[in-house]
Amino acid sequence: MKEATLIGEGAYGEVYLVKWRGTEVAAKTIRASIASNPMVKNAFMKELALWKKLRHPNIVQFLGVLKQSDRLIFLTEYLRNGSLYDQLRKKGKLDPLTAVAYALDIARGMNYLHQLKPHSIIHRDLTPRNVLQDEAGHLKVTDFGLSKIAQQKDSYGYKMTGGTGSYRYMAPEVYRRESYGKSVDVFSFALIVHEMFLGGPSNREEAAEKVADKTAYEDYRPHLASYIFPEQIKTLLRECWHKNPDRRPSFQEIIDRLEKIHATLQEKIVLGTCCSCMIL
Ligand SMILES: Nc1ncnc2c1ncn2[C@@H]1O[C@H](COP(=O)(O)OP(=O)(O)OP(=O)(O)O)[C@@H](O)[C@H]1O
Repeated sequence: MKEATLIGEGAYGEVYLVKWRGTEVAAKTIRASIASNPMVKNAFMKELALWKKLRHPNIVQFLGVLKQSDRLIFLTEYLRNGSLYDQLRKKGKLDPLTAVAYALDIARGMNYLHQLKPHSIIHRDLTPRNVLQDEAGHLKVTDFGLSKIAQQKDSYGYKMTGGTGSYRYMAPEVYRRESYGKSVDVFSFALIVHEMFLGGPSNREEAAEKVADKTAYEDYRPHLASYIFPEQIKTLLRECWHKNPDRRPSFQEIIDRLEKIHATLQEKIVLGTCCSCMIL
């Protein structure tokens, strides 16, 4: 840890780039104020034990825990290109083909989490900051600190315990503190895809909590301009952020539909007819 370079800071602590056994890895530190609470530390350790078992090309690889007196530090693979949040801030909106390819990466990672046996994992905090990019350009989902094992018998048998997640991406049922299931991640996913086509949140001037309030109580959703969003993407996003969680598609269904959209887009590019996203 001597040669640690600070690369970011989140709600739980700082993130450093370090060399571990000769390899560059990310070291996530959990603040002493959090890690010194035995109950919280225990909860973290349980989450990390869960993460340790996960292996998927679109999930950030967990590498291990370093225990140091009052601190809790864990290592994950290092993703040089940073987060989707950073990328959208730097580059602005993505072209439709890239946005759909990125959406597929996220959906595949999330589908893996949702289909895990014997218990699926609900991310609960899926945001552009928790999606990182590797050197090959693929996206990977990270940060399972807030995840819990879903009680699978009843997908709505899970009561939220606090204000988890980032407000802007929060499903209405989470904000209203109702029982919720896996489809809260599908809701967050739709807002991330919307941002990829737009280059950022449509309502960035408004406080995130206000947006969540309007979403939960006034059925507010971002505008889907036809000159930006292909028709099939508009339909998909409307289903994914549907107010009724039962009407939201699963990530498996999302993948199937995105693959078709991706193939159509590629075809149009080869034929030279892809001058705007209206072609779909
Ligand atoms: N494995 C990693 N490789 C490269 N950069 C990383 C890695 N993990 C995190 N980062 C960088 O560090 C920043 C902080 O990460 P962290 O997960 O602690 O917080 P966050 O996701 O931004 O916010 P929050 O804690 O509220 O979820 C990220 O935004 C990202 O830029």
